[in-house]
Amino acid sequence: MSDFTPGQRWLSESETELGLGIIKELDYRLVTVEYPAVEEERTYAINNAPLSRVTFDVGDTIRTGDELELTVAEVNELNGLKVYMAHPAGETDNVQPVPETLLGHTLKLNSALDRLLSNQLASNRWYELRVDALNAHCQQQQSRIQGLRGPRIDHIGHQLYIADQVASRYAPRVLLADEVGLGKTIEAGLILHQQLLTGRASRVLVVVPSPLVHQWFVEMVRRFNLHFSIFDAERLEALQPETSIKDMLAQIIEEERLGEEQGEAPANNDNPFLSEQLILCSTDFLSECDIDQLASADWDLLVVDEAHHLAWSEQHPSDSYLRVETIAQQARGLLLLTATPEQLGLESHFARLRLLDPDRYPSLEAFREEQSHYQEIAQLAGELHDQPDWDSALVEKAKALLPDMEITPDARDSVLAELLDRSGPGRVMFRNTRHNIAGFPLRHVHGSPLPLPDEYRYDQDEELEGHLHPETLYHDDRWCTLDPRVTWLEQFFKQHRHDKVLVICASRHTASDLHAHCNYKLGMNIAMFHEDMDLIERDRAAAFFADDVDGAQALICSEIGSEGRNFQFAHHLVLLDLPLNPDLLEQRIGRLDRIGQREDIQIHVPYFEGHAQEVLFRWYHEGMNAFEHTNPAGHDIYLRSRDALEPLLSSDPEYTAIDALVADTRVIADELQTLMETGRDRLLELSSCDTDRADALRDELAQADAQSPLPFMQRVFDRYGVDQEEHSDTAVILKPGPHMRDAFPGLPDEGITMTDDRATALARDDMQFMTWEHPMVTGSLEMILGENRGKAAVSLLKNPRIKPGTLLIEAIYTVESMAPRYLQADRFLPCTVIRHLLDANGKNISQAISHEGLSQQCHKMDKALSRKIVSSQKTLLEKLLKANDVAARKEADDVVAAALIAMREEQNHELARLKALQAKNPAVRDEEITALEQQTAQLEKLIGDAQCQLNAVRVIVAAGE
Ligand SMILES: Nc1ncnc2c1ncn2[C@@H]1O[C@H](COP(=O)(O)OP(=O)(O)OP(=O)(O)O)[C@@H](O)[C@H]1O
Repeated sequence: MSDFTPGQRWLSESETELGLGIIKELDYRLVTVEYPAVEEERTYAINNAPLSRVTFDVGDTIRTGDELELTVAEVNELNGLKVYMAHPAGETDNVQPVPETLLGHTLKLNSALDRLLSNQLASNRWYELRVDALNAHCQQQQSRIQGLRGPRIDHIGHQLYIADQVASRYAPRVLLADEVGLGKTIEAGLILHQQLLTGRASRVLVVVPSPLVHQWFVEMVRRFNLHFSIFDAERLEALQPETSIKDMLAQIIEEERLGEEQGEAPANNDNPFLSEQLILCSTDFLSECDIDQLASADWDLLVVDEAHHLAWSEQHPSDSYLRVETIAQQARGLLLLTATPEQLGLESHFARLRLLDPDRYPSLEAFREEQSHYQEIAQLAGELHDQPDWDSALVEKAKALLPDMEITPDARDSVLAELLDRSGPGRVMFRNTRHNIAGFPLRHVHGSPLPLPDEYRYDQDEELEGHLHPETLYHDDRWCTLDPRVTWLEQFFKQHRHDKVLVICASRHTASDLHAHCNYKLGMNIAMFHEDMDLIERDRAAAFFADDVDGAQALICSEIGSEGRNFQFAHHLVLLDLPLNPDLLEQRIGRLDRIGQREDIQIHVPYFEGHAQEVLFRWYHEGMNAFEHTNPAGHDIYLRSRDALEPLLSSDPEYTAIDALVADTRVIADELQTLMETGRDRLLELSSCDTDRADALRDELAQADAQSPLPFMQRVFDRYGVDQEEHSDTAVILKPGPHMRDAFPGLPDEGITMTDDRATALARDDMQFMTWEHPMVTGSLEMILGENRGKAAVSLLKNPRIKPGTLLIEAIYTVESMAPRYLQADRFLPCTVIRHLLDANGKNISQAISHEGLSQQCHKMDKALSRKIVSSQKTLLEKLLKANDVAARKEADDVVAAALIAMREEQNHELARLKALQAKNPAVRDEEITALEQQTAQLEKLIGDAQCQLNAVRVIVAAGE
């Protein structure tokens, strides 16, 4: 197809919602089309652009950019562009030229009627496939659980709740802070999946620590069908255009010219980060790349995993924090993931919250102050949540904090949500703990006291590091032969020959010496994992450990192995030393204590008697019970007992002093535990999961699972020539068939095995999980709806009770708004189907006969006869359908009115929140409020202008038996 000319009007066959496009640019290979209605552009390969030329004939009605409706009287052509001579209806003298470039950008797509009246008829089956596809498409858009059904995951309540709360938000900005191993990656994946599927986001940047890049990549493909491109220095280098000196000079001259003309530098169209929509990179890459270039790549969502590394203080914000901040300020949405938000202290925690919602968190001082009131707020929120009726004292208390709200138990959910948002950690942070989620395995700790070798008796002045990890003072691996922990480990491996064992120690030297010792001196089969290994080596080591046939019995890793990785197939954990930071201890245990762990977890700690290691062991175990239970107050306990703890770590500790430390720590732990239960944690618990809502979501999803797309897809496969072969009761093998003309979405040449059963999909990674959200299914829907086939048909009705010759018309309309994607108007007005079934008098009898019931009785009609019927009834059909347009539009108006109400409610709610925050916090700028008001006005206009179009039409003629 090479007959494009700039200025011509074309329509995207697969994305008709973009409106009427205008050819903007052409080269020998590509054509760029601008869609002014939605402020978007698309570039297609010329030879297979999915575009249809839009032209009008004499007698057609056209609409100009300034909303004039004119009737075409004559069509001329000038340099490949149409010029319509047209006049207002009834004013034939008032003819004016309308070049096609001046046509309006939204197009009334009445082509179903055109196709019917011009006898471009499809078979009954194509029509039914189209209508079913349309219904499925609209049901998807209207579903409350859209985006949650497709992922290959178990339905776990707290994850679904968070995804449901966050995913439907406009440009979500949240901290996912569930305790270690409760599924933050899965929650982030669910949110991304939902945002991408609904078109709320299309450009996503994910930043994770280097060791987790591969795991994230695999998890996103396997569970969510999201294919990220991994960016590293090498890839970036390969993307840089090769520039000759001549080109560079030409570029400099051009830049100077433009700079002089416009007083500013030209836009950078060569940003390599714009080459992909979904990019995954490591934090190492982030620290060395051109951060301004990365930040300017128009991200809809930025995701940062293990965000506790982003250290910040007023005087010394870390480089990694500043780099993330640069991107986060330009990206529309932001997801920060950390299990230990306060690992680097309250200041850094505050700084991350401020990145998420600067209005809500204006200053560290205010944040500290707010924290000190959490207990009162928690008590109030608890009463509002727990008490069925609210007495006047309770209402008064709530009113004082929410003066602009009506406080009644009927509005319990919104009152609580507002309270948590404005005065608690609110909707910015979600944190679920094992405390509020059932079904986690027990954890048992086994301490093994060992004698301290004389070689490790260092003098008092040695650095703390030397006391905690005495082996690190050796420059080689000689320590392995004298350290009783090594002998202990050797015995342990022998006793647990058939178990997988994860060994964690602080230093990479300890890990690699120990690995060499076990493998080469003792002849064992052990894998190793530390930060000096490259990514591929690390992934290989993790896979070698995971392999339960020929794999390693144990994996020895340095601290880096304790972050993010999934080792829940093992249930023995050996801690060769203990970290000083309770959050790190929890991270270590979290490798095994994760969703999917089926056994009780056995934690083994060999330590030296009468040594810093014993102090730490007892402090953790007896002081705060941190091995057997997650201790959410760990960091605060550390801060409060640090002064008593640290002196004992650097000298030969007295047992009486250790006993006193343990007893004091226990008092602090109990006190903090109570405070948390009644304070912040209670608030977080209330905002992080509502079990009723979570249960309802699980039920809805279970019902959705029962509505398999397979029967529909089997008809699609038949129509498009895809071969199907039964694999088993729950799976099918699909291959391109010999008669397939074009590529089928998501079907590789070698074929694919798909199951529509969730349990099978979870157990069988080699199969694809077919749901209504799978790319093959959504691609098929797009393909069917993008085609003209099936828009108009004639069929024979076989029903003895209906008089032969009776004529019916089934008219399927859709109501949709054409709005730029960033406004996300479909949150309020999803695509909606209106079905009318007309008799020959134009009476709508759709309530009496459903589409499905009718379809069962409708049969193929011979093509020649179909054409004859249309030709002979053309006037009647046109009259009935045009008259019915009014009735359909009236129904559409009701749909639009409901959408407007929902939109106003949501936007006003957001406005009220912003204004209430502004009253407390002058950092909320007036411009933000104005921007929101403008957005509301835009939505009001675009939803109000939603179009009701005839999308498919079937003429039905009764034939008796
Ligand atoms: N809904 C689910 N269905 C199936 N597997 C799940 C589900 N949720 C979590 N998992 C599995 O549980 C493990 C922990 O999940 P995930 O990695 O998302 O946790 P996390 O909170 O990010 O952990 P960490 O704090 O260590 O980073 C992973 O192996 C994940 O695949």
